[in-house]
Amino acid sequence: MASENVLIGVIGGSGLYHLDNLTTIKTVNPETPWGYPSSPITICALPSGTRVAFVARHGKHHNISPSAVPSRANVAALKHLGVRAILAFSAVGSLREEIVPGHFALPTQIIDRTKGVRPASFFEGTSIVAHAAFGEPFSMRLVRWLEGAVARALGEEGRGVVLHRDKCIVCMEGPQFSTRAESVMYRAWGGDLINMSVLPEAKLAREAELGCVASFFLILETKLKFPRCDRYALIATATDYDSWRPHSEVVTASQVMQTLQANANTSRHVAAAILEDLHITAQGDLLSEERGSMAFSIMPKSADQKEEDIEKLAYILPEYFKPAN
Ligand SMILES: CSC[C@H]1O[C@H](OP(=O)(O)O)[C@H](O)[C@@H]1O
Ligand SMILES: Nc1ncnc2[nH]cnc12
Repeated sequence: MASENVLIGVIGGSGLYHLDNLTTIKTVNPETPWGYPSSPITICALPSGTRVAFVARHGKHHNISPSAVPSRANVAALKHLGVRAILAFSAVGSLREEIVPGHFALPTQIIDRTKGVRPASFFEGTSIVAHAAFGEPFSMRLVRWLEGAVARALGEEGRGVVLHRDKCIVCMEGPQFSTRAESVMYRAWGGDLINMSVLPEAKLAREAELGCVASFFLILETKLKFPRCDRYALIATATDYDSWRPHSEVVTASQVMQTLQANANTSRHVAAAILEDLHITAQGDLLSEERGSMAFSIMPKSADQKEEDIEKLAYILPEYFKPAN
């Protein structure tokens, strides 16, 4: 019998508001210490019975703009459900000729162009300070695993969708698109893709450290072997060429919409094709060896840390925060 544990969370972006190619088991809408998620979370079953959790980043009817997405609630709710890895989908602009709208990409780096208006840490506003490592913003072991799995799924689909690797994504504030000058500048900076969503989602996934700590020795050993410790990866689905091409029109929402539906269908196919293996992988080595990333990121316990903050953080990090009662 398939396990009822939900180990993988999927965040759907623009165009990907449901995984209706899977069987819906139930919907939950947990209130977290950071409020409610963007949409009720759908628990879906794969043909084997394996369960995954799905949340629509902008709401089921796309009512939440990128700056207002409750990313802390989304990540916290998934973590609290027992999720160990988050697979996020995003519609992105392409800053490179060879990344043609309709292509998919797995970014490995991020340039932050958000404007500080989004709550970007679970520790914000609390009496507890933590500095998570973010030099490698995605889980590299998960990304490397996905490179094979997603390429196979795209090949099986047979639409000829190309997968690009090792790309750098710029995350801008929005909701308006970039100017031509900004788009050209991002290319000069080394940006390959652009969206409005990967931050703070990736930072929060890192802070939520989807795993538990068995012993100090294990943490130490794990840190030495695998300094990159979250389990979050983004499948970027290109919809447009942004605004850098001198002789082309600038990007508009209607241009994005033209590619969105086909990309969403392919995303659903990819999800259905890889989630079973990802679930199995989440039970084993690939993800469990990355435990403990926040162990040395949180400043030592002190009398100045408020009980209410400890209680709040225990929702996502029960390994480190134990309320007094
Ligand atoms: C609809 S165009 C801009 C919008 O699309 C992307 O959303 P998501 O990342 O959730 O797929 C982009 O980040 C913007 O929010
Ligand atoms: N050109 C673009 N800029 C920012 N976010 C996007 N999402 C899709 N296309 C985009």
